[in-house]
This record gives sequence, C-alpha cells and structure tokens, in this order.
Amino acid sequence: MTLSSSLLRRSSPIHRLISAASVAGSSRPFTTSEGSRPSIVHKRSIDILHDPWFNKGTAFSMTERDRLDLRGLLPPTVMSPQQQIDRFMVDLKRLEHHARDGPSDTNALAKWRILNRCHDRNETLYYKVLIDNIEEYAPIVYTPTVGLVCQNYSGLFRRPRGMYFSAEDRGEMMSMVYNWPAEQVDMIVVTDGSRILGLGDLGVQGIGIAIGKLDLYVAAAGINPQRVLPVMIDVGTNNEKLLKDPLYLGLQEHRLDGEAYLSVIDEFMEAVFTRWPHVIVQFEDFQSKWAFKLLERYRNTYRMFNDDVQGTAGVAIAGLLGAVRAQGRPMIDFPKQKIVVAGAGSAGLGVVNAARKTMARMLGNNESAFESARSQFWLVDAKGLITEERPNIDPNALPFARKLRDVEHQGLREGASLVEVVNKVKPDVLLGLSAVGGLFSKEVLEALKGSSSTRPAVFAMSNPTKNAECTPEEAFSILGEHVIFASGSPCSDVNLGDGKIGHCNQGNNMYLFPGIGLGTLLSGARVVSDGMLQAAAECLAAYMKEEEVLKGFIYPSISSIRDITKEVAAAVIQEAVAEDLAEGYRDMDARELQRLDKEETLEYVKNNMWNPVYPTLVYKKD
Ligand SMILES: NC(=O)c1ccc[n+]([C@@H]2O[C@H](COP(=O)([O-])OP(=O)(O)OC[C@H]3O[C@@H](n4cnc5c(N)ncnc54)[C@H](O)[C@@H]3O)[C@@H](O)[C@H]2O)c1
Ligand SMILES: O=C(O)C[C@H](O)C(=O)O
Ligand SMILES: [Mg+2]
Repeated sequence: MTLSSSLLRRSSPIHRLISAASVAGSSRPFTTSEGSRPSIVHKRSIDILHDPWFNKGTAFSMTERDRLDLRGLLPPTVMSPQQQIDRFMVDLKRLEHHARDGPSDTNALAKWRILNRCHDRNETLYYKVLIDNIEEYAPIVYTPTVGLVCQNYSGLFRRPRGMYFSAEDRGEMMSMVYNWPAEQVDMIVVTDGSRILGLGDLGVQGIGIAIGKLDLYVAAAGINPQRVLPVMIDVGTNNEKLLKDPLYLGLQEHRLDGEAYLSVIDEFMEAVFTRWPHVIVQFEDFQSKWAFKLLERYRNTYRMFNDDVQGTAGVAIAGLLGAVRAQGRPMIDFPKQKIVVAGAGSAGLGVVNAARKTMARMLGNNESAFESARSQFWLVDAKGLITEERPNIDPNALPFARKLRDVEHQGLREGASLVEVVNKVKPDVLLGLSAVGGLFSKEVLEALKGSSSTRPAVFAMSNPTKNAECTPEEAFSILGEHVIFASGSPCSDVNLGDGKIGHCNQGNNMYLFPGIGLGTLLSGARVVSDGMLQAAAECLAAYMKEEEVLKGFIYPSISSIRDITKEVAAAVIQEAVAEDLAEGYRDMDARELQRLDKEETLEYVKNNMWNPVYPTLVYKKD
C-alpha cells in the first residue's frame, strides 16, 4: 500500500481532515446544493450515520439512501434541513416550557435523554448503569417513561436505532435487511406501532417500545447488545393528529389493511429469517385485530411469540396463582377462583385463554375440565359484559361469552356494566387490561368489598401509569390492608399507618419475555410452544416463597430480574428438551442439552449471559 493510499484509508483521522477540508464551505453535508462539489466518503451504511461530519439524518434523500446502503436504517419520511431544525426546536421549546411549569414528567424525559446519549456513545457503560440500577432506570427506559418517549419520538429522534421497514419498501426487504451491520442477530422486537401501551396508534414513533423491550433483553437476559434489533414496520397510521403533523417521521397515509398489510409482514418475516435463520422475533404492541392472526400465521413456522398475548398471560397466571396462595390456600384451588377481566383485547383474551387452560390442567386435563373452567371468567369490554347475545362478537372472545341462562340466573344481562358485574359475581379477582385509566372507580372497588374471597386481588395492569385502572392508594383505602394489588407500571407502596405497608406489586410481562427469548435461543427450539410458555409462567409463580406471598408479595422485586430471567430461561430450555423441540445452540447440541440436570441447565444459562465488561481490543489491518 502506498503512503497516500494508507493515509486515505477510510478510518484514518488524516483522511477525515482531508475530506473535511475538501468540503469546507460549499459542500458541508447540511448545505449541499445542486452543483456544489460532492464530499468523498469512504464509508457506507450505519458508519455514515454515526459520523457527525457526514450524517444528514432524516434528510438523506431516497436515492442517497439506496446508494449508501441506508435504506431501512432511517424512518421512511425524508425531511428537509429546515424541517429538521423545526423538529429540534419543537423539542427544545417543549422542554423549556415544561421546565417553567414543572410537570413531573420533565425529569423522567430528561433522564431518558441522558441515558439515551450514553447508549449512543458507549453501550457497555450504558448497560452497566442500567443493570446495576435496574429498579431506578427500568421506569425510564421502559414503562412508564417509554410511553412518553414514543409520544414525543418525532421531537426526540436524533440518531437512528434499529430498522424501519415501510409499505414503500415492498419488494426491497430481502436486500435491505443486509444493510443492518451485525452479522448475527439473536433477538428482534418488532412493532407496527398500532397499539403502543395504552396510548393507541403512535405510528412510526412506536419504535421506542421495541428499543425499550430490547434494553430489558440485554439487562435482564444478558442478550449481547450487538445482536439485538429493534424493528418498526411502518404501514401508515390511523392517528389523525400524526397524519396532519408536518414534522411526523412516518408514512403519512392511513394504515394498510387486509392482504396488503399481511404481504408486508410476510415479506419482513421472510427477509429476516433468510438472513438470520436462528433469530427469535417478538411481536409487540400490535392492535389485537392483527395480534392473534399474525400469531396463528407464524407460530408453527417461525421462532416467534407475541409478548402482549403470551408473555402477559404467563405473568398474569403467576400472579393469579400467587393470589390464591396469599389467601392461605393451595395453588390447586385456582380453578375455584371467580375472575372478572375488564378488557377483551390482545392482553385480556391472552390471559383468559391461558388461565382457563391452567385451570383445566388442574382439574384433570380433559374436555369436561376445559368446559367447566370457562365458567370461572366474566369478560367485560367497552360495551359491558360479553354474553352470547353480543352482536358481531369477536371470535376470539366467543369461548368466554357468558351463557344467557347463567347471566339471567345471576341477575345480569348482555352489556351489564363493570360495577353490576362485580356486585353480582363477587369475584375473587378483578383484573384490568382495558387501557382505561381510573376504570376501577370508587363504585367498582366498593362493589369488590362484597368479594367472596378473604383477600380479593386487584390487578390494574394497563400501562403506562395514567392508564392504570386504579392506583394502589385507591385499592388499599377502599378494600383495606388485605387486598392483593398489582399494577402494570411501577408504583410505590402505600403507607397504611400503624407501621403497616400496602405492597404494590408490578405485574408486567417484563418478568417473562426476557427469559422466554433467552430460553428459546439457548435451547435452539424450532418454535415457541405453549408448553414452553407454561413452564415460564410456573417458574415465575414458584419463584415466590410462601412467607413472601402471605405478605402480599406475588411478584419478585425487579432488582432480581437477572436471576429470575435465568431461572425462567432454564425452565424454558428444559421444557423444549422434554418436548423434543430443542436443536441446541453453538457447542451445546441437542443430545448434550438432554443430559443437563436443572443445576447444570442454570449454569449453562448463566455462562451464556452477556455482562457489561470492556473487552480487550486488538487492532488488525484490513
Ligand atoms: N402489564 C402488562 O404486562 C401488560 C401487558 C400487555 C398489555 N398491557 C396493557 O393492557 C392494555 C390493553 O392492551 P390490549 O393489547 O389488550 O389492548 P386492546 O386495545 O386490544 O384491548 C383493550 C380492550 O379494553 C376494552 N375496553 C375499552 N374500554 C373499556 C371499558 N370502559 N371497560 C371495559 N373494557 C374496556 C376494549 O373493548 C378492548 O377489549 C394496554 O394498556 C396495555 O398497556 C399490560
Ligand atoms: O410494555 C409494557 O410495559 C407491557 C406490555 O407489553 C404493554 O403493552 O403494556
Ligand atoms: Mg406490549
């Protein structure tokens, strides 16, 4: 290599100076105009986005994105430099405004920004901070702050993270997936932004939830951060506010539907599994209309699961079993529990389906057990109690529609209100997955006083905090110290006076999805089976000791999430082996996996979890 060519090597600092000098003045990236001299760049793809000299961010034109292998690495809308400035200023002004008025979310967003900048600069440091302070920072990188981040994503967006596949990319996905710089990807979290937490359709801004979930994959499951990929599939949005917002980063058209929608998701799945055949894809925050259909479409072919349907169900079951134990009763009494569920979307239906199966197994695992288990559930949605009389009933809710004979006997009817249902049914458990903040009103909680349980349980599982069906203060003040309480987003314990504390559990799928993903990865299971999900739920339920449960602690502290995740992953591996689904991972082939006992499986999991430690770096010439 000649001296001059070595000087011009793309990573050399001298090269950067030369290139910068050659573009000084007229052709700096931000001011490129027709006819000005081009900048010579010796890099492509993500390296350009990470180089502050050449990065134009959302202002890269589509042709430049194609030429420079950037397609998919940025949100689909091309912005003008002025729009970029406008977007930045909106964000800046919003923070100034909030700082004057002082609403409580300002601090959380400011903390998110600081953490996010650290994430952009130094991943090892970022994850060390997150792991060592998970209780403090999970509420920032995950629910509830991640909801606020998604709502403000157009303003907060600086450096891209993850990939964007849009309706405009049809026919291109198989090649654009190669624009992602990592050779290996273990875990993808994908959303179409159609139902982000309880905040509705946030379009392309929903990428924030995929990023937040993967942060937990790294922090809790020890998935290598270089092998995670957040994905946003932008098929438009039906959020009218975003459709009119000139600074919105996503496609400004209504959502694709029907076959057109399915073909985009199909193309995406085919592309990622072609490049990374062993990847695991977690579907996140898809509106329930598609959540169930996509799960059925892919679950027997690809390594995938839906976190809102399946992860939530497992966490709810663990909590429901905890609530039985908290009453001083054995878990096997679970099939006697009367459970009212408010919300019949992807999460609510996921929970009742899985809880019914769990009850049926305890009752003998036959047809009649399955049939009798269904009568333990009352489903209430926006139109009230769901019965067989419901016109155009959602087929997914049909198995739980109450029989007319039963409801009449109970003094209820089609569409009865939640308070009526609670009054008449006197449930042991009231579980909310409705996304309606305050749904468990004073009247509803007063009605629960009539519960036939000695320790009624309230699960206000909707996220983020403002969408929770009630607060722990409301539950404890109305129902007294014996109520078992869980919310989806973190809440503080309640001081009940006289030295007594009302414990607020966090009932969130974060206790399971990292372990489900890690266990699937390390087992090399071909698919994620119902049995593997059930094993994960049972493992979480068993994690809690008797004395903790009796004190109202039905979920572990998030500070032990790495340990819980290790246990869950080991349980998932053992089940995959038992079901003959495990094909092994790296040096651990299927036969060796079969030989591992529980302790050895735990050790195997532990040894495969990434830790945030700086590796030794060695320089090598190209
Ligand atoms: N804690 C967790 O781990 C967890 C997991 C998944 C989802 N969630 C939360 O659950 C909520 C719902 O998620 P989803 O995917 O099922 O949403 P979804 O939109 O699919 O379903 C919402 C359901 O609530 C019903 N509903 C609306 N208003 C109601 C009312 N007044 N009374 C009773 N029901 C009402 C709707 O009819 C619908 O059936 C979201 O807030 C989400 O954040 C929490
Ligand atoms: O994201 C969460 O905190 C839980 C759940 O997946 C949700 O959609 O609310
Ligand atoms: Mg979710």
